[in-house]
Amino acid sequence: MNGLPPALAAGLAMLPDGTFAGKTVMVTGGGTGLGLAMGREFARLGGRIAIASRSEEHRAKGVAAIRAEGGIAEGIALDVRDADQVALAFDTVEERLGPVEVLINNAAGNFPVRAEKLSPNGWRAVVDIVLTGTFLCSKAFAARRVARGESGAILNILATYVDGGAPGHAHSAAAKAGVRNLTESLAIEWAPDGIRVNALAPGLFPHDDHAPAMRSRRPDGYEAEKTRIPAGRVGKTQELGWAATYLCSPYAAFVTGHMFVIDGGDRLNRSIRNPEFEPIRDQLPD
Ligand SMILES: CCCCCCC/C=C/C(=O)SCCNC(=O)CCNC(=O)[C@H](O)C(C)(C)COP(=O)(O)OP(=O)(O)OC[C@H]1O[C@@H](n2cnc3c(N)ncnc32)[C@H](O)[C@@H]1OP(=O)(O)O
Ligand SMILES: NC(=O)C1=CN([C@@H]2O[C@H](COP(=O)(O)OP(=O)(O)OC[C@H]3O[C@@H](n4cnc5c(N)ncnc54)[C@H](OP(=O)(O)O)[C@@H]3O)[C@@H](O)[C@H]2O)C=CC1
Repeated sequence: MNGLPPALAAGLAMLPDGTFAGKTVMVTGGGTGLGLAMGREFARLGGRIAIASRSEEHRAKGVAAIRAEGGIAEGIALDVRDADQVALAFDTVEERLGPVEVLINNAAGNFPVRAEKLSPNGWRAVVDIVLTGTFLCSKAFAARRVARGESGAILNILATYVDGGAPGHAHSAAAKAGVRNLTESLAIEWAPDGIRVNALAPGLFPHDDHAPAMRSRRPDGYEAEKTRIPAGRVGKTQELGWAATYLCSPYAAFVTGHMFVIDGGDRLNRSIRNPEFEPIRDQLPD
């Protein structure tokens, strides 16, 4: 598992070409990092990608990356915390690319902070982006799919710390755990409408777009992770694209309410063999 199989490393598709041909896929926060990696894979399989986020710069970067690979992409201004903006974004995507058939709730906010120092507004910012934003986008999506009498797929991007928590990231962990639960409620509620709702929980996937606050504080970057993670490495962003496209494809037609973990076995490595406990106050600056 230290390297990719040669066929995959060469860029060969897991799903048949054209799996998403004619389908519109909205990726919130799709201009950077993991959202962009997923959008690129959907585009490679024929999907029309709507990159919905706040920053014009991020959207333009993502659209350019997908178009450079021959894909179809449009940037749509959106703050997922605002229900009016969400409604407008879905209408605009529909005008430009057609009705959204796949929704990837990927947008997130996070920063490391000791919980006793986290301001109410800092808590609200993260919980509103992650939990409320996911709900608002999912609701707008499902209302439109149900009104059309058509099926669809939602994929919520979590983090493996939905189980066990995350010291220094209490806001994000609580919000992501809420999204996991929401995934299950909505999966049951919308299954009769043909709308599948699944979740993808990544482990550690470093990338160049990460905000400085989210980067490793260790001088050797992610080198130490290679011995901590059972698979001996961190994730490659393309791997999330493969998982996301499968979960939203017709090949997963009977899969709903599921959390798919992609972490090289990291979450299973919590045992009496763990390193000595180090309080978060000793890991983060004052
Ligand atoms: C290699 C991987 C590393 C490990 C990964 C672990 C799993 C990763 C999970 C992720 O979610 S990664 C995604 C991270 N990406 C982002 O966070 C991008 C988007 N983030 C933002 O836009 C901001 O960071 C934001 C704060 C979340 C939201 O921005 P907004 O403009 O709405 O809010 P602000 O007005 O700037 O701030 C609101 C509030 O929050 C306080 N705050 C902001 N940053 C910090 C900080 N670093 N430390 C403490 N507090 C912070 C800010 O001061 C405001 O509070 P008040 O001052 O008004 O009380
Ligand atoms: N990288 C990793 O190791 C891990 C990541 N994850 C999850 O993966 C997903 C992607 O993270 P990653 O790519 O690493 O981080 P990034 O910071 O690169 O991506 C976050 C994206 O969210 C968008 N965003 C933030 N706030 C809003 C908002 N209010 N409305 C609309 N868009 C918003 C940002 O765009 P803009 O600024 O343009 O609004 C940005 O493109 C997140 O859900 C994250 O929690 C989970 C576990 C590990």
